Amino acid sequence: ASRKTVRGNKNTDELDAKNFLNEYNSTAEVVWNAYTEASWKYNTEINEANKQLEKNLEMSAHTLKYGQKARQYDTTDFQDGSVKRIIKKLSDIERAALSTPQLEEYNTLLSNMETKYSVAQVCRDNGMCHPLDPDLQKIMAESRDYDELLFAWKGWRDAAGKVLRQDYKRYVELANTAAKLNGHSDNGAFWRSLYETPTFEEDLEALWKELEPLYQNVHAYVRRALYKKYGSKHINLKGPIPAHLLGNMWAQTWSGIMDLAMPYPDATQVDATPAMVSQGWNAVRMFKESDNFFTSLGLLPMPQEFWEKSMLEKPSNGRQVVCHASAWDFYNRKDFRIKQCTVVTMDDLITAHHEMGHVQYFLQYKDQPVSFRDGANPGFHEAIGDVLALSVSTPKHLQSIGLLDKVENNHGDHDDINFLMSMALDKIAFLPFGYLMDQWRWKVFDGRIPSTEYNKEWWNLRMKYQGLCPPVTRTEDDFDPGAKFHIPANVPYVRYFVSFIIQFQFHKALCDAAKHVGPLHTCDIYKSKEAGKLLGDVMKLGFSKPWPEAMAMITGQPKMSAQPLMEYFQPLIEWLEKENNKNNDTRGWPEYDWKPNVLESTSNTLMHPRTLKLP
Ligand SMILES: CC(=O)N[C@@H](CC(=O)O)C(=O)NC[C@H](CC1(C(=O)N[C@@H](Cc2ccc(O)cc2)C(=O)O)CCCC1)C(=O)O
Ligand SMILES: [Zn+2]
Repeated sequence: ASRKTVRGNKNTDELDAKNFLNEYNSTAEVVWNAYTEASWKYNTEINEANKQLEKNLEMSAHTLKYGQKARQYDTTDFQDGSVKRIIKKLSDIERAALSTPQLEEYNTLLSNMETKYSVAQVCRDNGMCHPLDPDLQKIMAESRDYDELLFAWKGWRDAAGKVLRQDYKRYVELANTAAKLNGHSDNGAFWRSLYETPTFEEDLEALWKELEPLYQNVHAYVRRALYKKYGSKHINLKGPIPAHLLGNMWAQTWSGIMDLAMPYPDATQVDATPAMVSQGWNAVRMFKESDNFFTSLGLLPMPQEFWEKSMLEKPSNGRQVVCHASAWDFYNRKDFRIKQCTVVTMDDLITAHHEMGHVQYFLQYKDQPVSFRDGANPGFHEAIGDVLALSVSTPKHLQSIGLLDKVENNHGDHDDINFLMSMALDKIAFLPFGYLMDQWRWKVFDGRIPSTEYNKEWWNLRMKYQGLCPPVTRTEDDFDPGAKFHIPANVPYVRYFVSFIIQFQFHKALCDAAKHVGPLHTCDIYKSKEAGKLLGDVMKLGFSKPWPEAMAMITGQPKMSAQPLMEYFQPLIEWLEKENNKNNDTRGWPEYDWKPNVLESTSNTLMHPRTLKLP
């Protein structure tokens, strides 16, 4: 055995550490692969007798064993930066720090919460029941009936949110216990530590303050459009918007109501869905289209195993699956899959690109040590697919693949404004939601939000950032945060806020590399090998370098910046200012205590005294 040099009681032998890391890496691949296979099996066939819990315990035992050994090293004088970085990462053993009974309870809670969410459904008086995917999502996007929307919105929160409150409360306690055992003040502090940025919260707040005026202009414009549709009984032009009218179950993206918000209805359409349906597109066709875009940039094609083992459609035999889309790395450098209950819509074509972005990252960093098979930060992993989708979404690109009619550009800037509005209804509308989700959780984890105020504080944040109000009275019998997948699924969310900022920085840099000329929002990097190389080189790094270095490799500077996003939307920013001024519309929601008038609604389900909670 090599001579052990010790300082204090720690091991400072770098060669010893390298051998230790080789052993860790090869054993980790086996254990993580086993867990991922068990998790995949559960997600694609929900049943009680799943091996997920058993394999997670084995994985945690491995993390504990090697984490404790990693903590024995003093890497101060080590020469190899990667060895130092991996030893540091291994030393945080997350849930493996819990005692076995605590760990079993924690994993059981997580599994139960995800199962309850995934099997929840809403039933009508006539006995017909609706799952979230695709039924309730379809109602929320397509129905223009105030009461039908309310049925789906309230029903989902009763079926999926309410039932999770007690599980969630106990999960918070155990998550905090594990975080504290790893030296963090609470679980939120652990989540933020993954960004390795001391000023992370200040940086996020500065980005939000810079973008808030743009959001308020979009909010005012959409409120006006909803006022036209639903009238003054349901919309107050100086108040918050009822949360069930925005075309999405969580009002996180608003492209579902593009028909109500279209600035120039007679200019170019921007939705490719009709063409996809009439041309008989299916799920595989959608993913092949995405694969084609990635390879056009010189990036890697999906391996054959991906096409054989992915689940790209909801099983038709009624088998219960977790429909929420996801991308999977099996940690054996060959097996990568996507699970998506794909429907043939433009929205799902974009989601397919998002998930393929994750798999492209998996492929690019597959030869890194397992500890580095992660995004430069979680936001990077979320941004890759969306960057390519920014090009795919352009009318020019959609026309080039036959999904939008070729119309001579006879409407001039009206086409641009229609397109930018459709992009803003997703990208700008999302920002406050992407920001508030973990603001709520960080406060729950650090105790600023006690369980007795979970729902009140949730709606305070929904009002403060999104300018929304609940369409019916909410109480602490409800648990509305639980009705959003990432909360019961224990998936952090600020990564998406970061992604929606940096994806425009990446887009601008790649468009420059592709020698794009003209406004940023018209750029399509399709077939640009230079753009592909910029992105590919950063993805190959995985988590091996701090993310500011990766940011600088793409954009030439190390910081997050809202400037490229503002540049992209500049024509719409000017148009909205004029339009909202013309309508003399209030920005913001000063009449914040206004409530939509429920008594006016004609719906039988809500009018029945048993279910109507009078304020
Ligand atoms: C094994 C595993 O879990 N893997 C991770 C990936 C990884 O970490 O490697 C994973 O697949 N996570 C699932 C999650 C799915 C989606 C999502 O949840 N999106 C957010 C926010 C959003 C909204 C609009 C948008 O355009 C982009 C994002 C939401 O819908 O609220 C659903 C639709 C899109 C992405 C994802 O892919 O991020
Ligand atoms: Zn993602």
